[in-house]
Amino acid sequence: MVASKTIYETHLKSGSWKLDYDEIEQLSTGKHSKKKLPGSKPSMKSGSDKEAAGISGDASKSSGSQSKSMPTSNGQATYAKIGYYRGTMVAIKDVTKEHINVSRNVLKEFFTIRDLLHENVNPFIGACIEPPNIAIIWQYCHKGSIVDIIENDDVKLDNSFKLSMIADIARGMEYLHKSILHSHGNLKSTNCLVDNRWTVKITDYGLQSFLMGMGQKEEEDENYMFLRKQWTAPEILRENFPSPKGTQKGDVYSFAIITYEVCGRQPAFNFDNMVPRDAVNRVRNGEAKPFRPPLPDDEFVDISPKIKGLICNCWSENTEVRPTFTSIRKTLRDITGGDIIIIDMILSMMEKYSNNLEEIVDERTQQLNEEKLKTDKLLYRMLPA
Ligand SMILES: Nc1nc2c(ncn2[C@@H]2O[C@H](COP(=O)(O)OP(=O)(O)OP(=O)(O)O)[C@@H](O)[C@H]2O)c(=O)[nH]1
Repeated sequence: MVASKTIYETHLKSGSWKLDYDEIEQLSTGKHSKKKLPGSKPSMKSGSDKEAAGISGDASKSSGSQSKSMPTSNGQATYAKIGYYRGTMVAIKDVTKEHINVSRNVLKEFFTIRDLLHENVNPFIGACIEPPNIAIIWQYCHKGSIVDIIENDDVKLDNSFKLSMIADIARGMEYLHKSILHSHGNLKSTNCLVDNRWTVKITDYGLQSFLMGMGQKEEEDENYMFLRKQWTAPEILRENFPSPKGTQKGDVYSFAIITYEVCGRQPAFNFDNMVPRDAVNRVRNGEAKPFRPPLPDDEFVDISPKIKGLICNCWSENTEVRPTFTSIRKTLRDITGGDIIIIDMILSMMEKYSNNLEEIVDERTQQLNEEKLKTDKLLYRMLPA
């Protein structure tokens, strides 16, 4: 018992999470672009949305303006500063703090999240704590966040694809809820990243003590501050000093908003006719019919009426009605008839596509042979006997 406590203490103080900023080979010298949240308008940030996102097709354009966005390759979306750390591509999240007090709580946080390992949870690589380079380093996900995916018209998203993204988020969240972290506290679509294999990975979890007292980011005007609260549950909005760790029920509410964004392929709230502050206040005020994003039949029934039911339960005003992620996963499995793994789905789509191509090639070859026969016959008739 004493021995294991000593091992724990030694491990805690070993600082294996501490990274040397100079060891990170940055791929861009520019400061990362102003971020884009769903529903934010071009006027809220510099540059056009696509330019900032570095979304496919615009990659070549964006690579010319490093101060606005990261250079991209293969049309991959990037907002964060990126670099290489010991051969791993990493996303560098700058922390606007002048110095870091590495308290026991902060050490425990690093120690805990370094140990989290799950297919749908983005690995934490480490942190840089020497001023002025204070930053959190996460593994880099090449395809950006699910917002980049749903806003990119070039990406065709069928229903199974949407459901598999949602199922990935539920899997990652179930793992986090069952882990020592217990909750995420800042679940939103920009914190659901997509890797090269189209697997969704949850990021930005578990560093509340480290980030405590972080200064306001430069891009945060009032609109931005309220935009960030689109995923926050009403009961948390009502608290004067909500815990940054959030709650499990609050995470489920955030999941409902993300599911809405993915299924409807649109931001949760329409900020063309309402400012973010009003939307957030209406959710917080708890109106007789609680204010939520509209659920028109056409976008959602197409997927499954059960998804609509799931969303309604997950964002229910009554927290008791909100299911756990284990139960959400069960509902999703009932809808899809089992777990869908995106990469398997892509492989089966490719197989179908190549089978279809073979059929087309056979058909065209037959047509070509028939035409050739006709030409031969014609030539034969035209030639002198
Ligand atoms: N392509 C790509 N984008 C990333 C990655 N990590 C973060 N981002 C994006 O970078 C942007 C900035 O991320 P953060 O600085 O964590 O900010 P945020 O998640 O929007 O907000 P907070 O976490 O609340 O500060 C977000 O739009 C993320 O989606 C990554 O690994 N790859």
